[in-house]
Amino acid sequence: MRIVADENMPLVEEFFGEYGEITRLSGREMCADQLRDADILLVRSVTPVNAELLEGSRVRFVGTATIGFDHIDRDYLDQHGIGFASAPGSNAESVVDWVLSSLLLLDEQDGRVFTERVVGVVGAGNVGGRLLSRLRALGVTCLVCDPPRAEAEGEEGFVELDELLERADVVSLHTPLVSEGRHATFHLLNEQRIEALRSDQVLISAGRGDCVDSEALKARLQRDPGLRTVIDVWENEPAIDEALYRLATIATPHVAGYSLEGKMLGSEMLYQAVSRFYGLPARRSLGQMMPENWLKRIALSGRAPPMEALRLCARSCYDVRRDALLMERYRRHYGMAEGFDLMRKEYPLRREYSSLRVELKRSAGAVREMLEHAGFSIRDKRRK
Ligand SMILES: NC(=O)c1ccc[n+]([C@@H]2O[C@H](COP(=O)([O-])OP(=O)(O)OC[C@H]3O[C@@H](n4cnc5c(N)ncnc54)[C@H](O)[C@@H]3O)[C@@H](O)[C@H]2O)c1
Ligand SMILES: O=C(O)[C@H](O)[C@H](O)COP(=O)(O)O
Repeated sequence: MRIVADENMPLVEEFFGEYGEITRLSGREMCADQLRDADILLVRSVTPVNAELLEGSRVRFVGTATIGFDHIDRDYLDQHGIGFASAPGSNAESVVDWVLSSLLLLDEQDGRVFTERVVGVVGAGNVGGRLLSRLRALGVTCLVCDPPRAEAEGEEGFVELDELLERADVVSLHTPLVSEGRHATFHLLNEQRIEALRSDQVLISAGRGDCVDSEALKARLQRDPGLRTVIDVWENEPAIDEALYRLATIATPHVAGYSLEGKMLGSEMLYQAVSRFYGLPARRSLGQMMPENWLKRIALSGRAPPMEALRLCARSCYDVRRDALLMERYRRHYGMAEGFDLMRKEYPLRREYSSLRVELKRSAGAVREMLEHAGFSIRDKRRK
């Protein structure tokens, strides 16, 4: 079999090597001519997979190693009997780490503690749901807006979007991009909703760029820089609006989900899907390939103040500041569009909170609880 895969997907050779011959291509530049004799196509979010790309090819299976699949024309695949898989949940924990790191950075900027803010989560699926679990375990008051879930599960525990936007101190967007239908999310945050936000609120955007009307957001921030924004996903990536980029409080180039764990798991999920589709054995597993975090452990005394300990562990493992500073460096050297993509291609190693072992005595009640709830792996401190 001939397998064509995005050059930015890890472990393709390790997983798929025994299934066939692998060709690596730039995801943004992939075109129909390069797919003529391909059987399997493995992409990430930057490749629109549609009639234009697939017409005339013999591709029988398409996989995207991402959670979002708004770049895939599912109807076309169904109509042509082409198998499909995405990687649901693969990098969800990574996005949650990114949100927590952003909240901790905002705390530093304004001398508050995020656990005292009301956080509104819009879209409570794999990402939003895990964010809610960690925040609630940390004692944060949360509001949830997810109309499809509210319809299926009953209204209790859910609020309307406009109520959430009014009551939350922090609004965190985690919806998929859906262009049509009753629950469409294209410009879910439209001009009217953006105008209605209070200057003391924080808007976090980590779903898809098109869920927010960026022209309206830019106009609002130009008029009122008080409103703070944490933006990972943008309209028109990679050629994003530089003025909006400059107005954002924290800006990263669509890397919230870029932990090593998240990217590798995406590849493994596609490997398993291909194995099921073709009835081939899946002999490899991620466990064999996932390296240990080079920061093996942090040992803390039970006297560590819980919030200080959380800041220390979070910064040691992943600090969103690194990515915001790096993005600015890439922009200055290469310009926005090229810098945006190059940083994603060369993205430095990042591990999830769960990969960091924190050693604490069993009796270290409050600090132990806080770190565990934030997502770190807690181990009992050994006696000397
Ligand atoms: N920034 C990143 O790096 C990154 C990483 C992973 C995923 N994402 C994006 O985040 C999206 C969500 O990921 P997920 O894993 O939670 O997906 P998911 O499918 O598990 O959950 C999405 C949730 O959004 C809800 N939803 C749908 N329409 C809605 C609406 N109009 N209003 C409110 N809620 C609505 C759904 O009911 C569902 O519960 C993905 O589709 C992807 O586009 C971004
Ligand atoms: O949907 C997803 O999983 C994320 O947005 C993912 O991190 C996108 O990464 P990309 O495919 O653009 O490399």
